[in-house]
Parts: sequence; structure tokens; C-alpha cells
Amino acid sequence: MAKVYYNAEANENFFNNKKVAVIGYGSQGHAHAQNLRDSGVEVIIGIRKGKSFDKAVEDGFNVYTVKEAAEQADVIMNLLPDETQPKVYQEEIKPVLRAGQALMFAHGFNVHFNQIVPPADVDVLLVAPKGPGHLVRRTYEQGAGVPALFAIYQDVTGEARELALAYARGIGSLRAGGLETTFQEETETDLFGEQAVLCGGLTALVKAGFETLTEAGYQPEVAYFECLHELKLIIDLMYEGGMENMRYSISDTAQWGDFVSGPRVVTETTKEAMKAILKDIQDGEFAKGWILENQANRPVFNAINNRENQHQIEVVGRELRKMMPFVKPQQKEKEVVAVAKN
Ligand SMILES: NC(=O)C1=CN([C@@H]2O[C@H](COP(=O)(O)OP(=O)(O)OC[C@H]3O[C@@H](n4cnc5c(N)ncnc54)[C@H](OP(=O)(O)O)[C@@H]3O)[C@@H](O)[C@H]2O)C=CC1
Ligand SMILES: CC[C@](O)(C(C)=O)C(=O)O
Ligand SMILES: [Mg+2]
Ligand SMILES: [Mg+2]
Repeated sequence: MAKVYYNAEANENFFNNKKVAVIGYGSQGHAHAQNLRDSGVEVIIGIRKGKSFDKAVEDGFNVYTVKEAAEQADVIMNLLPDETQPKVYQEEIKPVLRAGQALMFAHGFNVHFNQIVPPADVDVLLVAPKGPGHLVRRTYEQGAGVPALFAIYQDVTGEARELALAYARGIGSLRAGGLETTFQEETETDLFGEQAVLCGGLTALVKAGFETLTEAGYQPEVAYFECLHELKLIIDLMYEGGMENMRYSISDTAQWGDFVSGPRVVTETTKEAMKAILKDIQDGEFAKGWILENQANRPVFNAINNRENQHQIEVVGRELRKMMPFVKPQQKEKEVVAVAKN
């Protein structure tokens, strides 16, 4: 089994007399910054003027431009969106990078696909939480954490590994476990996971189930509860104790249906499609498409996003959730609804 690192294996004093600049204050940025601060690390924020800037100030941080923050920090954690990182790096980080500083990422995309080529005299590493930023913060506050991968791309100071572990500890990830990897493995597995299983695979599965029921004449509200709402309850059981634990809790009828019908939905053809997705990731085809889509100002991304937000499962879900005050939107929902109405 791979070695898994926990709090005891990280140097809790590593950040004494060191300053961390968290660049970006979005999903991961706010979580890293607040968790590190609560772990006793001196954190400053580098961000453009706007919503995140105001939020970081409101949360009590010293907030600077990206350039100013990068200049005064020992460790620079790059938490801008992947697609904006190369330009901001070229214009605001690279000009002030000093030998011996550490340049960090939470995803290897730009380094692995050569969109950012760091100079040879800085440490380059990643600490990539395996979970959404808002959960990185929420679980930390609950005394738990989200597991993380860490990888060293360049170690000029001889301290990069110690930094990676101390950083992962500071954001709470070593409460759950840290695994060493490479930039290549983190990038390719992360892209594959989000496309084929966690986000793309899951939403496609849920929509197909919902559409199958509603097209057969069943009530959309019933289909919503069956295919989306209950998913969290089922996933919670898998999160807590694997598929075995979920199957222990469901009826034997459901378990038999799971065994005989699951493989009819996810077939060898599905696996072939997954292999094709993985190949596109490995040979850079997916990265190329995403970079070009951003250069063209995201026409396809925006069109699909609007269409998805208006899908019947989303419209019905918004109404049903209003009657479940315990299912509170914790972050984005208001903005998503506003976009869907436009
Ligand atoms: N989202 C997640 O949970 C995960 C993300 N990651 C990785 O973490 C990194 C950050 O992603 P994520 O947290 O989703 O990013 P978000 O989109 O949530 O946040 C991006 C932040 O960067 C700011 N920003 C955007 N453009 C600029 C710019 N040109 N100059 C200065 N600031 C800017 C935004 O500010 P503003 O409000 O002004 O737009 C915002 O604060 C990525 O590498 C991603 O792959 C890794 C694991 C999980
Ligand atoms: C699953 C999506 C993710 O990879 C993540 C939250 O880990 C991301 O890029 O947001
Ligand atoms: Mg991920
Ligand atoms: Mg990802």
C-alpha cells in the first residue's frame, strides 16, 4: 500500500518566520488562506480588485495586488483559475520571483502542460486537496479535513518536501491523509476523475435517469427525489464505509437490482469511452481544447452552462429545495439561479 502521511509527519514549526501569499480568494483560495491562518501561519492575499478582494478584506486579511503579494512572500500558492494562471504568472509573478522562493499549485495543469515554465532557482511543488474548496474549509472547521496529494517538481532549497507536508498539515489535509505523487499523475488523474466520474459522469448519469423517468410519464418531482436528492444520502454511506456499507443499508431488493442492472448501465462501451477520455487527457488533446476555448472567450462553455442551468431537473430542484430549509445553498446557488434566469 502507498505511504499515507498524517499530521505527526509534518513539521509544525516550518512556517515560523515565513510568509505565505495565497494568490486568488475563490473556492480553494479562501479555504487555504483561512485554514492556514487558523493553523498559525502568516498569510497574505494577492488578488485583483473585485468581489474576492472585498471578501478577503472583510475576512480580515492583508490584501495586495498579485505582484505585491508575490514579492513579499516566501511561499506563493497559485490559486487562480487554471486558465488565467499563465497570463497572471507572466505579468505579475515571474517579474518579482526571487531565487529560493517556493511556487506552489493546487493542480498541476499549467506546469504539466507547459503553460507555466518556472525558473530553475525556485522550489516548485503542489498540494492538491481531493475535494471542493468550500469543503476544505468546512471540514477543517469541523475538526476534520480533505485528503490531499502532494508532489515536488523542483527542489532547489532542499526544503520542498518539508514545505509540502507542512502546507498540507496547515490546511487540515493531513488529518485525513496525504499521498505523494507527481505533477503528471495528479494532473491526469484529477482531470480524468472530474470528467469521467465525479462531475461529467455523475451529472450525465443523473440527467439520463431523470429523463428516462419523466419521458415515461412519471412526475418530475418524483424523478428528482429518486435520481438527485437521494444520491447524497447514498453517497454519504459510501463515503463512510464504502460500497459494502451502502449495500448493508439498502434493501436486498435494491442490492440485487444494483448487481444485475448496474452493469447494464455502465457497460464495456462506457469503459471504452472512459479510456478514450483518458487518452485525450494524456496526449494533451483535452488541454489544447480548453486553452483554445478560453482564448475564444468560452462560447461553447457559456452556451452549455446556460442550457444546463435551465434543464428541468434544475428547475424542479430549485422549487423542491425551497421546502427543505435544512438543504441550504452554502455558496453559489444564488448566482447560478441568476444566470439561469437571464
Ligand atoms: N475548486 C476546487 O475545489 C479545486 C480547485 N483546484 C485548483 O485550485 C486552483 C484554483 O481554482 P478555484 O479555487 O476553483 O478558482 P476560483 O475560480 O474559485 O477562484 C479564482 C480566484 O482567482 C481570482 N482571479 C481570477 N482571475 C484573476 C486575475 N486575472 N487576477 C487576479 N485574481 C484573479 C478570482 O477573483 P474574482 O472574484 O475577482 O474573479 C478568485 O478569487 C486551480 O488550479 C484549480 O484547478 C484544485 C482542487 C479543487
Ligand atoms: C472534482 C473537481 C475538482 O477536481 C475538485 C473539486 O477536486 C476541481 O477541479 O474543482
Ligand atoms: Mg480534483
Ligand atoms: Mg480538478
